[in-house]
Amino acid sequence: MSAARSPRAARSRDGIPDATVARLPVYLRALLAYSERGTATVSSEELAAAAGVNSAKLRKDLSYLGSYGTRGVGYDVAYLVYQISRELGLTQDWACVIVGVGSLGHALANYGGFSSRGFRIVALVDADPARVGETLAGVVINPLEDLESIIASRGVTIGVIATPGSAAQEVCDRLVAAGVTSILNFAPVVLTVPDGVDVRKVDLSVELQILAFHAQRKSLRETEPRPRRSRRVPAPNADGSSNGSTNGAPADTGALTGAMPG
Ligand SMILES: NC(=O)c1ccc[n+]([C@@H]2O[C@H](COP(=O)([O-])OP(=O)(O)OC[C@H]3O[C@@H](n4cnc5c(N)ncnc54)[C@H](O)[C@@H]3O)[C@@H](O)[C@H]2O)c1
Repeated sequence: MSAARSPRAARSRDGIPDATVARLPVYLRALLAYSERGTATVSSEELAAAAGVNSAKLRKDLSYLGSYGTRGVGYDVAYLVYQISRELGLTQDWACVIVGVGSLGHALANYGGFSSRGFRIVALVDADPARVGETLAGVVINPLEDLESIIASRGVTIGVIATPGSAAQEVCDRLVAAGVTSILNFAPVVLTVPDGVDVRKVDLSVELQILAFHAQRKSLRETEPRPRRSRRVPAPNADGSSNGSTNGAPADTGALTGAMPG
């Protein structure tokens, strides 16, 4: 791997920075759109624009996969799809269980887009006897007591938690004890897991709050008075004297333009 990488950047287990790993699915989605349109090659600038990053970052990210494109031609779309899919582990099938099949669990179970990306919902589990036996997208909801045997018999590798927050840690502990080492958590709690278990948390309300922050900033920017040219030193009058005016604009209008959150 490249020696030029920052030692402080968080790394995945195979040495690719986590930030790069997080962008790979975005590149993949853009590439699949090119592929569907029948585009055979794409330049780094085009792909970067489609993915919403700058092209230098894209080239750097793809260099971690050993993909450098061809000068003057760009990247081979099909091959890059394969490379990214392989890096993300999408060239194999991942068996997933959804625990908690209420409103959210139903939506996830009925969503057809996971299987085309290599994620097969092989089991659904719920604690409510009234839900047990219902079939969603060809998969029957099983009782919670069957969780461990289902994980073993169906080769489950990813657990999706869509229970209320109060039940999530206990469900997580059972998933981990049964051998699941990758967990996607929708419940609004922070889960405690042993080393070697990966947890990704999805929280739409956090995303909405970030949008609210930016929306508020935009509206404040629109309503605040336009900054006047405060920093320009007034030209001296013809007689060499100064008129002393700086238009009275504040020197620093940065109070509302500080750094964005991570
Ligand atoms: N992350 C997000 O963006 C997001 C969005 C919506 C909801 N949520 C969260 O997802 C979770 C589910 O939301 P919902 O609207 O589907 O709730 P819901 O009440 O409709 O469904 C919860 C389901 O979990 C089952 N359940 C309860 N305890 C269980 C246990 N110990 N084991 C197995 N199943 C159990 C219930 O029987 C029910 O079917 C909640 O924690 C909610 O806060 C997260």
